Amino acid sequence: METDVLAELQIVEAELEDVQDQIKILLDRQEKLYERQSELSALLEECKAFTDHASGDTSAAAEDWSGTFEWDSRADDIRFNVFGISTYRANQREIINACMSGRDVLVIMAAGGGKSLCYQLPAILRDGIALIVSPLLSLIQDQVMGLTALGIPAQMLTSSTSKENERFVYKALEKGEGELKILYVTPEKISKSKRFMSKLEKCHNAGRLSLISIDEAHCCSQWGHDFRPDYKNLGILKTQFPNVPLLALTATATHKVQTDLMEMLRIPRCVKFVSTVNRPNLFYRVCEKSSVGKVVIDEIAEFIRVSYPHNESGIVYCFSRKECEQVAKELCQRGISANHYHAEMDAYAREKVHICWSKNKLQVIVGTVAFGMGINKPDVRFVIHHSLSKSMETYYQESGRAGRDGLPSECLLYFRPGDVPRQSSMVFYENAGLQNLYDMVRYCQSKRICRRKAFFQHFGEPLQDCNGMCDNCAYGSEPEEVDATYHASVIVSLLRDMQENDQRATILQLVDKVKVKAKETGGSTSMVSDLRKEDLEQLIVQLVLDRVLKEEFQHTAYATNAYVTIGPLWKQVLQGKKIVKLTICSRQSNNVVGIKAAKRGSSSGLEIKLDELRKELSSTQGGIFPHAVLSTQQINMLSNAKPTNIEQLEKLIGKLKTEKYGSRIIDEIQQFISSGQPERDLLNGVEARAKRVSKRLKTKKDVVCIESSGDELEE
Ligand SMILES: Nc1ncnc2c1ncn2[C@@H]1O[C@H](COP(=O)(O)OP(=O)(O)OP(=O)(O)O)[C@@H](O)[C@H]1O
Ligand SMILES: [Mg+2]
Repeated sequence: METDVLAELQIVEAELEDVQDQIKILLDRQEKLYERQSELSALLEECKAFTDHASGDTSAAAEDWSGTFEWDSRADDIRFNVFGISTYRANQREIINACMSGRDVLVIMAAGGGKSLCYQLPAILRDGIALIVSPLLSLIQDQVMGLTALGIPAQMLTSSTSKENERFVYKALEKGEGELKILYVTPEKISKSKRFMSKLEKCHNAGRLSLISIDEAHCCSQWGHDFRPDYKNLGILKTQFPNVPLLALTATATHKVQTDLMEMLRIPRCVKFVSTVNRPNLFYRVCEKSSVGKVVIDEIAEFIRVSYPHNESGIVYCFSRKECEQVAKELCQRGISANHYHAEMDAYAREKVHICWSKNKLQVIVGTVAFGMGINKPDVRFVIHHSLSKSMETYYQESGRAGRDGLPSECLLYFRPGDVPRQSSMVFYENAGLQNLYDMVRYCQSKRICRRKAFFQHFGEPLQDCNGMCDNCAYGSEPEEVDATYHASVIVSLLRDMQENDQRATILQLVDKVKVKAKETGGSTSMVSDLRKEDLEQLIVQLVLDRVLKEEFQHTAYATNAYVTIGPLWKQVLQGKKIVKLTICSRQSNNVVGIKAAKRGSSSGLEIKLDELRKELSSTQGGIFPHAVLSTQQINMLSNAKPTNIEQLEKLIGKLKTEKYGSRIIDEIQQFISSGQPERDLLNGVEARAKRVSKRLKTKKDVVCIESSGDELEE
């Protein structure tokens, strides 16, 4: 009798334990579903806001900002003859019109979309002085230098401003003396300098404050990715100067950040212009990062050498200061002109590297996240991530520094699952840090889903066509999928045993243990040895994303270590309730040049000549950057049109640049034509491209290159 009772009790207890486990799994699932529910609701709201805007429901479209305005012809004249810009980009004209009409405006426009023109042009058109708040000294210096080169009276008030210039600015503000149209300041000036604010008030009282612009406005919001405390106080500007139009501009702002900005800057009735986050000219690619020695450096060096042989600018982002120095050194040893940039260098050394790169005297900057917001170089052709970023937002920002001039550019990310714990041990204490990182990891691990789709989903925007501008859309081959359920169960049992013995393992240690177990148990577990080390790493990370495993962190005096342990869904794997599939891709695809980017082909002889000319002219024009003399787009245009007289040239690049550099440009083009190079150039171009393509087709049989070969030969 007693034994029967005992037996039943054991059964009941076992069943109860099972029920408890199931409840735990269900509660955990419920929590995740609640989280996802609120995420999706927020996303839906953002999508609605976006669609409303696109269908003309917001104030921006309800009032027609694209109609005709009295300043149209003056605006067109300045746009073309001063800025050398032949047509407006999306929303620019409308934003300018709203601002000229005296309205407050919120502008969300992708990096490189052309936000500066939206406040610089009205600043010139309106009477008086425009105040521009910008967060970084380097950004301000860059802009003032560029405007001065265009003959626009611009000044700045920062810690580096000389006493003489400061006096000039104060006189201009207070008494309207001297010529000043655009004044740049850092936010500290507004929050800390009473003297400045009182002069600004005098300027306003005399009716000379034409507009206020807050650039990089996301810095106002704690929800943005780069909050700056001094931006918090900028609300005072609208309070003090309620009738002066205020523009707030940023490249990225979720719905939450937008609402926050409108509140903080006190512009509740502003006209809002939200442009797409899509950067159609960027080709996104994730490359498998080898764990072997310096293979990744060899690959990066080879990529730069083959794809960008004419010193085209690029950035390589690294995880740490040490890695950044190491990678720069290794690239130099492989013949690439590169230098490092990180926060621990002194300001002078950093500026020197930045300027050298901006003047095209250095091809590649190898930087940490510290190489950030101040980058204004329009012709960055590639951004390579040596390891993954901590979130999708950070990656969008960093990769977005490529192709600001709108020309095809490439964004490569070298991903190795073994890099995940380096990031997770840094971000786990941040609000939603791990969740953001895991979204980034999902992006990296995905071998099927369009890379752009991930950005649209993240920023709550309706999907748009990728046009084959990411690896997953372009190469389109079905990646191999293997059933890794057995491997997953080996990993889970290993970890459970370790947990019972109070042991821990990092991802890399766990991979080794799985391999050892495979050897020890010989035939019965031989299946675990059929996955490469990299595949096992990938599997472990995938199990973390699927919550079969989880990361745990332990602090030491020097670092925080990340370990993997069993997660809420571990039993499902052991009980055979979860099928684990692993997508495997071959490392060979790493060397493929982005299809559309390859279409760009190499620079023509005339382009190279004009590039040299802009470098020479920039060095004799008070140190402005080459792209301020002629943009890469203008060089392409000139090389196609080959104008041979000043009138033709003026129609292409406007009055101001023609007056300044016209005769030298025409000389260069005429010399080029009379040297008989154009024909040679054409032949060489076609031949070289044909060779490149056939070489690629020969070496990479597994890669679809049909589209690129045809198009390249046609060019
Ligand atoms: N309508 C246009 N046509 C051609 N080029 C343009 C046009 N508008 C701006 N540009 C050029 O695009 C580049 C990027 O412009 P800008 O610096 O204003 O970008 P941004 O939107 O402020 O980007 P970021 O968020 O990175 O600061 C500049 O080289 C600028 O001259
Ligand atoms: Mg900008």
